[in-house]
Amino acid sequence: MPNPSILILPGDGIGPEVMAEVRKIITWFGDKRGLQFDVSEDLVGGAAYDKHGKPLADETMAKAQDVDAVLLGAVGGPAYDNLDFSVKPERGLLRLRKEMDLYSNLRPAQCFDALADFSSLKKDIVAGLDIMIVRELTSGVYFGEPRGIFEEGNERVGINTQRYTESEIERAARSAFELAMRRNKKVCSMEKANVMESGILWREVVTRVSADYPEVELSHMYADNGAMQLVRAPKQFDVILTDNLFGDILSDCAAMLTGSLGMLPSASLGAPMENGRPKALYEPVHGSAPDIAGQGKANPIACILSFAMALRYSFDQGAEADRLEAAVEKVLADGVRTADLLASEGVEPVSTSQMGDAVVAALDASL
Ligand SMILES: NC(=O)c1ccc[n+]([C@@H]2O[C@H](COP(=O)([O-])OP(=O)(O)OC[C@H]3O[C@@H](n4cnc5c(N)ncnc54)[C@H](O)[C@@H]3O)[C@@H](O)[C@H]2O)c1
Ligand SMILES: CC(C)[C@H](C(=O)O)[C@@H](O)C(=O)O
Ligand SMILES: [Mg+2]
Repeated sequence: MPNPSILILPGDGIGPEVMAEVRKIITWFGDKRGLQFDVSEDLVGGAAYDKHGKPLADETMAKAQDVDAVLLGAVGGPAYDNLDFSVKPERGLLRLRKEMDLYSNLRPAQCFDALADFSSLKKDIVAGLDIMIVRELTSGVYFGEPRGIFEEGNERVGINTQRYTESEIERAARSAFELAMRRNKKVCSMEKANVMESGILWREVVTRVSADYPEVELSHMYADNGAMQLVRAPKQFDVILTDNLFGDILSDCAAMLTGSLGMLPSASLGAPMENGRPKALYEPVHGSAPDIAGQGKANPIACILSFAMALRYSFDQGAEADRLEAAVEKVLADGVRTADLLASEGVEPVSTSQMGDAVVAALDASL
């Protein structure tokens, strides 16, 4: 059997910085746990634009289709903000998601005990928090047609279209219900059925799918109320199922419940490949963080925990994923903090690379 293959796309800004720490973790699992991966690396986003004039070369797209898992850092940055929309770094990432058909984006928000004091919310509201946002990732207003900026009379009009087919809603919903069956058996579906036809259809289809999961308690919420409830009482939720745009916003919101955007991992999953593994891309929820890029300040934990998700969902290594998550938990419990996790002045933060080293040391201690 060949080793499982991983394509690493570090991207821009802090992407390469946090990915360097994941490389250490991959090496550790090879050396100490005998988990060997065939790892290759390529360009995405602004880095790809600089070399190829587009944010994702066709050869890179083909490689991504061919590997067992893609690990991505982050894309984008001010140097690329004024580029034509068709070649913006973010389009490279959207192309990967669309062409790999990664319709189910899992964004878990877990509050580690050591950070419960640090969350933007009171400790009792977030302590023990463990929710899973399932964001539909290949459709909705991100991809609907028509889209563009057009002339209309004597002015221009910018158009994006929210569009969902029943089958697109159904497959995202099934993935949320399947996850809920392995968790606390609750799904809350969020849309705006009060003002959008796509929301009405969303609610209908999710309700229909729920009949196949009688053990799972389904509730519906308007997404604006959902945002409020997420901040008011997040522990009422187990799995939140939502569309592409609402999921983008709600997951950044959930990040702050856990302490920092630098903590939130994600897995984007598609249909099973011939070898039974799902098409998969793993990436932190955060972006390229231009304000701290190049300074060794970025928190690599979101990217490291994304690799833990890869161990669990792509490589069938649930126990090793648990080991990695426990190592992160230990490091935080020991008080190791990157700058984004520091509540008080006068405490010295560790660098990105020191945080990665601390996780490797905790992995060593787990043996
Ligand atoms: N998946 C992705 O690649 C992705 C996601 C979001 C944004 N972006 C892109 O990134 C660029 C910057 O966007 P933005 O500033 O709105 O969002 P961002 O997520 O890059 O940063 C928002 C804030 O969070 C902080 N932050 C983010 N990640 C951190 C980490 N790991 N450690 C410590 N602090 C962290 C940043 O310093 C910044 O203050 C844009 O071009 C945007 O399109 C890319
Ligand atoms: C960079 C951008 C395309 C992306 C999105 O909007 O989906 C990001 O914000 C995310 O959360 O992954
Ligand atoms: Mg986002």
